[in-house]
Amino acid sequence: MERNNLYPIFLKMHELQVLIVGGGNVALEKLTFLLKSSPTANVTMIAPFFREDVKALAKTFEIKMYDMAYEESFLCDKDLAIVATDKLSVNHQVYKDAKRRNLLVNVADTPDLCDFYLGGIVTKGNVKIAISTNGKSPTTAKRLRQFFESVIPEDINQMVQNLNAYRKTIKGDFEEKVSALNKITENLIQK
Ligand SMILES: C[C@@]1(CC(=O)O)C2=NC(=C\c3[nH]c(c(CCC(=O)O)c3CC(=O)O)Cc3[nH]c(c(CC(=O)O)c3CCC(=O)O)/C=C3\N/C(=C\2)[C@@H](CCC(=O)O)[C@]3(C)CC(=O)O)/[C@H]1CCC(=O)O
Ligand SMILES: NC(=O)c1ccc[n+]([C@@H]2O[C@H](COP(=O)([O-])OP(=O)(O)OC[C@H]3O[C@@H](n4cnc5c(N)ncnc54)[C@H](O)[C@@H]3O)[C@@H](O)[C@H]2O)c1
Repeated sequence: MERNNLYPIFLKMHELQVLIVGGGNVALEKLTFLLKSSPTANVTMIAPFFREDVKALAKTFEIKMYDMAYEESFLCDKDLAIVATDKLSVNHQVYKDAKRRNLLVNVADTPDLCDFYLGGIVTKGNVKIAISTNGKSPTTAKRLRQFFESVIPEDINQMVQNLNAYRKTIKGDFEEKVSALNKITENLIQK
């Protein structure tokens, strides 16, 4: 059976700089999901034309916007690039420029030109689950995201906070702490 060998990492988007190239429907989808998960992300957008919905969202989240065609200099201080124009040649150019500068790049809906995929993401307080189908079925990622959003209780965060508080009260060395934390949570998993 094929398996997903991608390695998920949880990025501190407020400490990184992202460039989104394009300001249309696809850029809107990427920006929407990025901000849903990471509302304090540092995002710069560049496009000669921005759709109204993009402008509205960008204004709410204080996104920097440049009304102009892509220029390589915009990659200078960036860590990640998300590319979503309707011009294949521009998408390829940004991909090449970004790779040369060692940025991580995602060309929307183009798995061959992605160092990373944006996934389906569930957030409940401090808990976050990221879902990927290895680029094979974004629709499945979306449905799984909706499923987990509905079945994971909102108060899962209370458990995280309680365990965090309990952890601070446990005396003893590391092994004793691990053992105590495992003991009080063992009933969460049905055997
Ligand atoms: C998760 C999510 C986040 C996001 O948007 O960033 C996401 N796509 C979402 C929805 C969605 N996208 C598309 C549809 C229409 C149905 C369909 O076509 O399948 C739907 C469903 C819908 O809208 O209902 C179109 C589409 N997407 C890609 C291709 C190309 C291809 O697969 O080859 C095509 C065909 C384009 C064409 O026809 O040309 C590719 C990618 N889309 C990914 C992510 C990455 C893989 C993630 C994974 O590993 O599963 C990857 C590889 C690259 C990337 O990061 O962009 C978001 C759900 C968020 C949520 O709801 O929580
Ligand atoms: N809309 C969808 O859901 C969807 C689904 C699958 C595939 N696609 C494909 O994805 C591509 C983008 O679709 P869209 O709906 O977002 O298009 P769109 O027309 O809404 O947006 C295209 C964006 O690219 C920008 N752009 C063009 N040249 C640029 C340049 N030189 N530098 C920076 N930005 C530039 C435009 O200004 C605009 O903001 C299209 O090729 C489309 O066929 C779209």
